[in-house]
Amino acid sequence: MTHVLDPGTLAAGTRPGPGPGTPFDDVTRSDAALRAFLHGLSGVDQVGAEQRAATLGTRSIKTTAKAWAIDTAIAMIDLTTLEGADTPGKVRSLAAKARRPDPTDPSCPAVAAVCVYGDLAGVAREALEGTGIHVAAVATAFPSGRASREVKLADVRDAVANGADEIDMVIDRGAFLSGRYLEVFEEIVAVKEACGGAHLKVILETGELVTYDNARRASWLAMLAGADFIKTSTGKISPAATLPVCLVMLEAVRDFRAATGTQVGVKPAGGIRTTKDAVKHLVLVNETVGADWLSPDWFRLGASSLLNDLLLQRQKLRTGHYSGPDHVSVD
Ligand SMILES: O=C[C@H](O)COP(=O)(O)O
Repeated sequence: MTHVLDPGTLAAGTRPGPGPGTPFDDVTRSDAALRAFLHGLSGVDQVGAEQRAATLGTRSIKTTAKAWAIDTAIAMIDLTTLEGADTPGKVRSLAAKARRPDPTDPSCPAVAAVCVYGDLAGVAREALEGTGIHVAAVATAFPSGRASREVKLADVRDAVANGADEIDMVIDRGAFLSGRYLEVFEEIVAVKEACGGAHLKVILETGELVTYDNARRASWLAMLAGADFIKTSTGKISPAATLPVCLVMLEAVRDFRAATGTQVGVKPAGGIRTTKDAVKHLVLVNETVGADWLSPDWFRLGASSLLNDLLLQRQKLRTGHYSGPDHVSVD
């Protein structure tokens, strides 16, 4: 088993949260204070962010670094299926692929997690028992987030009871865009509590937040409320994960750690399909927040079809030629 993620490091309570007595205790006491804080964050230089992301995206890396990057990217994948037509059989076969992405090569790392709807978390849990691979479940009326608080919390509890050890929740974008920040904050706090020992990823759905300033504000809001990870997108809305938005979120986790001492992970998700996309994200992480985030504990790639391209490129590096599409299983 070459899985690089130590499940122990994700145990509940191992990361201190902002909590009472921190510099940000006061800003979440009232809607007005929270609004003043979020709107007081420095604005994102849109042109600068896009240029920097584009420049980093064209960096070439050496062959040895490429081999490392491919294995690192594989180990960071949340291997995802989020279709209405998902079945226990499909989840079992995804779990088999998660455990041994390349059955011909035992040195190939396993992925970080399998990500499914909550009703299939039990199937994934059973198929992954003893592997160290996490079970992530989307919840809170994914992908729209349109349901009562009660229904959303029941969704979370159900997924955790089914065996999810990571919950990917969506924020209420309607409330956020209407400026009802405290409502969004309180919902995340309630979901975090419903998670119990499960880790919480908060999906901002940046494609619906429209501006980079909003992406920065939503990142801070989620972190203040106790997010273990902030995640770009559901994968159901375009644009999903883009390099500039990932840059903005990486800057937010960097600044949050500097201010509070708490490290939060980042998960771009949606539309990441090629090895090139994955490597660009790793370069971005390295250049923005550094090696502290270059691990599956702190950076994930949410993707349904990226793994096959990584496996094809990995095979090419090892053997000097592509093995053809039948080397990898059809998703
Ligand atoms: O969270 C992960 C996304 O739903 C996957 O999106 P994708 O199918 O574009 O890779």
